[in-house]
Amino acid sequence: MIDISAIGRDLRLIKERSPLVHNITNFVVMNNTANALLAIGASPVMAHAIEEVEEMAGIASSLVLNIGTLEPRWVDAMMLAGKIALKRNIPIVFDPVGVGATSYRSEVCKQIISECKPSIIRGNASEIIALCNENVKTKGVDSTESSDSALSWAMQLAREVNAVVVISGQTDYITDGELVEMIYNGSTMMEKVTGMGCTATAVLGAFAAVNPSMFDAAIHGMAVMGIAGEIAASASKGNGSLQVNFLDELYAMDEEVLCRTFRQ
Ligand SMILES: Nc1ncnc2c1ncn2[C@@H]1O[C@H](COP(=O)(O)OP(=O)(O)O)[C@@H](O)[C@H]1O
Ligand SMILES: Cc1ncsc1CCOP(=O)(O)O
Ligand SMILES: [Mg+2]
Repeated sequence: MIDISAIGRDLRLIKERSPLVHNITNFVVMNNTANALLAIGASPVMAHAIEEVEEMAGIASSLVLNIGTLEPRWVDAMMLAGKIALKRNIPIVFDPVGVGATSYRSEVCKQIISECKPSIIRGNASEIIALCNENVKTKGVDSTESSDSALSWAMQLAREVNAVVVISGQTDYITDGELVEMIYNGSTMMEKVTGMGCTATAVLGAFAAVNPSMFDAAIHGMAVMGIAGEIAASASKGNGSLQVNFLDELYAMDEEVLCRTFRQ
């Protein structure tokens, strides 16, 4: 049973503390994810230069690593930032965008997971399955599988790498390898806005910065994503307005909205 008041408490903590979330993320989503973090009260910074990532990770409250538009210097920067985050014991949230589409993505994911030891890994079903199966090829950044079909892989991955694993999709699954929680809120229209998954990963960065339980942080972040997306979609004609309405719903999110909309 998910505790709505605990989600509300995390939201209040994010607003009170405004944690600095250091993102090394892709060109496609930088603006969306920074705005989503601002909307819930966190303080985003996008910084990927090798020359500054260690210093930035040294003052951040959490680190988000996203390989969406990866290239070697960025990967080096992720490794440097990741090592500082590990040393400081701040959470690392990892988004394996498009893993399985190319061997380069798959190799980099292996390296990030083994050396940076992310606390939370969030991907769509195809990405989570590809992380567990080197021979599985994915189409690109969009999932071709249902989130249900990835659950057993996610549980295995969570146990193997000692991380909370989140599969997003029609139902979101959050697992630490033993426990599983589901979020049913959301809208199919969310699939049509690029960067919604990356936004979920960034939002998890904010929740992980204020909640010491990575499992609870991941549940709370995905609940807020689903609820904001569901309300926004009901007032949107298509993906253009959804993108804007979604930010407004994140901004307006509080315990009263959560109670009214959350589906157990
Ligand atoms: N069919 C769907 N129904 C409801 N919510 C969805 C659906 N597909 C995606 N979402 C929501 O959209 C967000 C992004 O998930 P997803 O599309 O799986 O990520 P990605 O963009 O990485 O493929 C998540 O919050 C997820 O819950
Ligand atoms: C389209 C695209 N290409 C490289 S990264 C990216 C954004 C993917 O974002 P998301 O997985 O959140 O839809
Ligand atoms: Mg994605």
